[in-house]
Amino acid sequence: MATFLISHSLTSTPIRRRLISSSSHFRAITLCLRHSISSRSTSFSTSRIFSSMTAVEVPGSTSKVSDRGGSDILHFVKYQGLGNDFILIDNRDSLEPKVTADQAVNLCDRNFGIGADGVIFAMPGINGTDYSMRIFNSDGSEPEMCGNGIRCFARFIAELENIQGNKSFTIYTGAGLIVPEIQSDGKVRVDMGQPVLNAPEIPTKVPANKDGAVIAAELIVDGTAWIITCVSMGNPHCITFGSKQCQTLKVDDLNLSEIGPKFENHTMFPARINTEFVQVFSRTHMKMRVWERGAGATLACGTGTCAVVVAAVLEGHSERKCTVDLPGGPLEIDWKEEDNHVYMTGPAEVSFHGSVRL
Ligand SMILES: N[C@H](CCC[C@H](N)C(=O)O)C(=O)O
Repeated sequence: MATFLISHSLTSTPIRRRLISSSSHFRAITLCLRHSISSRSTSFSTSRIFSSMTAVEVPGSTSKVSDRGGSDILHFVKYQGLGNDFILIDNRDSLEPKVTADQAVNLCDRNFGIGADGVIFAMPGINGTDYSMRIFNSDGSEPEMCGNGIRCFARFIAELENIQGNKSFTIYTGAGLIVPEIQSDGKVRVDMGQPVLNAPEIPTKVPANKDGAVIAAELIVDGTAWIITCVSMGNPHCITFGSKQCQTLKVDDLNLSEIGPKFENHTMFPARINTEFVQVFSRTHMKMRVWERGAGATLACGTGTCAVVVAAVLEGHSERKCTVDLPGGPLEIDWKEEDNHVYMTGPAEVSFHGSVRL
């Protein structure tokens, strides 16, 4: 039985945030679709999910959760994929997020809010897809895509639509079409699309050193000459296996909170960057720690793990099919030669259901 979280009253104190990817693309679609949505009598109820819960009075709480889903009460489901955790919102009735970026920052706060690495919105399909997904990082920035998040998204949709067993969905994201498939063991296999290597499209200002890409190039960060490869999975990643002085990283020795922000905010990454630090055990087994753009050190990063295998193959460290150990657990990655798509397989689980007063 899920724990029922009673409303917090979140103040929307102004919080600096940086939009990473212009959401004007979504906004433009919103404008053209808003008319068709308003002219349809769509009614999506989340009460199906929450009907099994009972509202509980918390001593001293000023608000009682309305079981009628009052307008200022936000229902959500907390999911996690290898400990990379998200607040999922049923937004299937609109392409406008029910929560602003600043509210997302408050909701993600682990002391004063629900606590999460991001907020994910399940929205109507675009260009014929089943659904679309938007996400705010815990700092309020909006990335193009989230690998662990899309696995959680798929399980969330299955819950909302009462779907059992194997099922795949077409999802429109800032990284293009992504296809997650729920498998019989409950894990989710995701076609993450093709990696992008062209330096300006990462984006990075590091000079391309191989066929327009940045592969095993040098980048000075905090006085150290790191050897890096840059890969986009729709969102930007910088992968390193070590430095000029030390080619074999021991990732557990890293002071991530010190070095992570220096990569994230490096001038060579105009949209900031997700950074993956990798230790190679064999040609099919690696270990990784990540400092995420807009979220900091997380227990796992799905897009980052896909980027790691691409970089490892390009630098000659690994095969195309690998297991990557993250602090939150392992992900299986397969960068298929035949279609150049990267496939990721891993878990996604419900933590709890809840409601919060915005
Ligand atoms: N912080 C990332 C988005 C979330 C990616 C990560 N959580 C994943 O599972 O892919 C970014 O700003 O690009």
